[in-house]
Amino acid sequence: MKRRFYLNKMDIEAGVELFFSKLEEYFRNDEKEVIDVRESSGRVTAEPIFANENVPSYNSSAMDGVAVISKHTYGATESSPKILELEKDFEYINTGYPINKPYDAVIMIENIEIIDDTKIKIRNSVFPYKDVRKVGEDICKGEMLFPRYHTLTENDISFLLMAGVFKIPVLRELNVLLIPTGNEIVKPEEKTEEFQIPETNSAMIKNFIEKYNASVDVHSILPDDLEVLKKTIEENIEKYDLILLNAGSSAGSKDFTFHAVNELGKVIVHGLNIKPGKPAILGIVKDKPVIGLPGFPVSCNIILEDIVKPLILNKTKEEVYYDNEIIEGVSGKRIHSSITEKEYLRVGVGKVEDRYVAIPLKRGAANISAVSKQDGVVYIEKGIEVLEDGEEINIHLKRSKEIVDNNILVIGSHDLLIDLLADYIKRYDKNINIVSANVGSIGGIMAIAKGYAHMAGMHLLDPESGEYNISYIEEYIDEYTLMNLSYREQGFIVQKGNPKGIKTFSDLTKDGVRYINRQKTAGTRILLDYHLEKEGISPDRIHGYSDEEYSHVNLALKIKKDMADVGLGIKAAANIYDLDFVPVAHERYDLLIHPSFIDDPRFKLIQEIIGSEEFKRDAEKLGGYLLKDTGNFIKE
Ligand SMILES: Nc1nc2c(c(=O)[nH]1)N[C@H]1C(S)=C(S)[C@@H](COP(=O)(O)OP(=O)(O)OC[C@H]3O[C@@H](n4cnc5c(N)ncnc54)[C@H](O)[C@@H]3O)O[C@H]1N2
Ligand code: MOO
Repeated sequence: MKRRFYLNKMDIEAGVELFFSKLEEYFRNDEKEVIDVRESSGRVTAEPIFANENVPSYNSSAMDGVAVISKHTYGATESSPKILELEKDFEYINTGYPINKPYDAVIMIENIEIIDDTKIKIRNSVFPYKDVRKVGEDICKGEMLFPRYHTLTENDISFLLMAGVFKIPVLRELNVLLIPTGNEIVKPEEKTEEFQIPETNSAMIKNFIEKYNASVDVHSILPDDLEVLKKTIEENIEKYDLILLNAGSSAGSKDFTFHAVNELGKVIVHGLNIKPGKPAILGIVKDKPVIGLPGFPVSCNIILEDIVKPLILNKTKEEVYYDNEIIEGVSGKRIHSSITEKEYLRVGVGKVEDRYVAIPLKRGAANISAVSKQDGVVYIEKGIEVLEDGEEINIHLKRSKEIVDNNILVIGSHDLLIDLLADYIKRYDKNINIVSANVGSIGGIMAIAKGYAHMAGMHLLDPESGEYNISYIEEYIDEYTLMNLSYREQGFIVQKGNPKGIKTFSDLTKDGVRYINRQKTAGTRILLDYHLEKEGISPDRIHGYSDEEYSHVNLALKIKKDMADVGLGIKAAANIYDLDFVPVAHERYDLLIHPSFIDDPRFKLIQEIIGSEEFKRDAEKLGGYLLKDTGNFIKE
């Protein structure tokens, strides 16, 4: 068994610098190919390109009118016009016609008076080349059109064709070989067993890389076998410019990437002080880069963005026009980070009252959903232990600012109707996205109080009054607007057929019943605690009381997977996993609206949508929703 731990872990900037310094010769070596100019959009010139033609290639009229000899017009004024004679002083021409000697200027048709078939009157003189596009005005034959390493655009193509350039030397596209490895990895369509991992990274990697001047061949999946891995690299290293291995980059007993690269060539960097992405391997075999990408998709994505992309661009010299903007904002949440690693935190972003707020998405290296949902990335530098909520940060946008400006932040207790609303909104205005985060009902109140959200969903029962939400909100906010979204049926989500026979709260204490709870700030948790107290049931008697999930859907999934027997949640979540449901109560679920959002046209749109019969019909289909007050204000 070959195990190996990381070489000295390095900061990513230092690691890239060291690796690239060993690849100087590789970067310098250009290979060219000659292609048709019409096919050259996005490609990079390999040499300076010179014009073969003058543009325009002759003196041409820029206007419809008459060609004149400028000298013959001198002296013409408003009070003493001049008469010009056809073929002696002028000729009729149109835009684009050649202007040949003795003619040297143009007068627009609007500025002449026709006297008869052969004579015109003018009241202004013109200087030489007035309204004439002179030969070579745009470009002269022999002039340099582009230097080397210019990335060509569609406009460049028409320019080149006009200048008589039809074939063009460009840098050859990079050939990349991607080798997926792992005994447990199978093609996504061929997954039959739960423990098998669908090979999804290569499709992501290929599509990522092929945005640049590179094409990717994906090798068949290799087993965890050092000799097979080495043989495959050896056979292909001459044919390709870059080999990527995925995964086997960390310290497991079957992680062979390090050994394969180091035995065939040399590993320059293994291990980076970043999170995710730590186990990346940067090596060189036969003067070509060979990179070991970490297996988890988020880690893999970071190494692609921050190492593979710059490597490709260094090699292909491509300029990337769309660079991501960096904006200033605040963190909408307190985050603990690592002091030894730079963390790449994916965030959703919205603008609340002229201030950008970044809401952290899921943080694990395997949570690809965060990459799909991200509006931007916040780098928490090494050495920073805590990012406070409200702290000023730079947000590196991954979507355009226009899109982010339109985002609606809905933070608090999540509900499936928020997802339904998100879909409805897109039908009315494709540029509006709902960015939602589940921080529980109390978290939602705090988010509105601090200006971190446009709306917050909540369902907080006040055990004393039996009322919902208001007493909690008034602890933090004096003036507020609260609108009802629905009444939801809360109950026990249980396995199909309710094998443990759960009907009441006291049933939760029965032997062999495993409960799954919600987090402390969740309204459902408060509902549970309310009933336990009312019935005099001590939480210690419930097995699993301290196991928490962060959403109704995750809670239902735990029950589906037989990791628990029962949890309190909404009927719609039980329906998703075809579980049984024992109703307990109807609870009121309201939306608290940030004051700056009330007059926003996007809020008007939301009111219109949730008030519509169509929306209510679709909501009812989810199950367990009462919509009698939907859209009504509880407090304005
Ligand atoms: N003892 C230690 N264990 C681990 C460490 C460590 O420092 N010490 N680092 C962890 C970190 S951080 C990461 S990231 C992972 C990376 O591991 P590998 O690059 O060796 O990847 P594998 O173990 O082969 O696979 C892990 C995981 O990645 C997914 N995967 C892999 N290939 C694909 C693919 N082609 N398509 C989709 N997904 C793929 C899959 O979920 C694998 O289970 O190591 C930690 N361990
Ligand atoms: O570096 Mo790993 O990519 O954090 O999970």
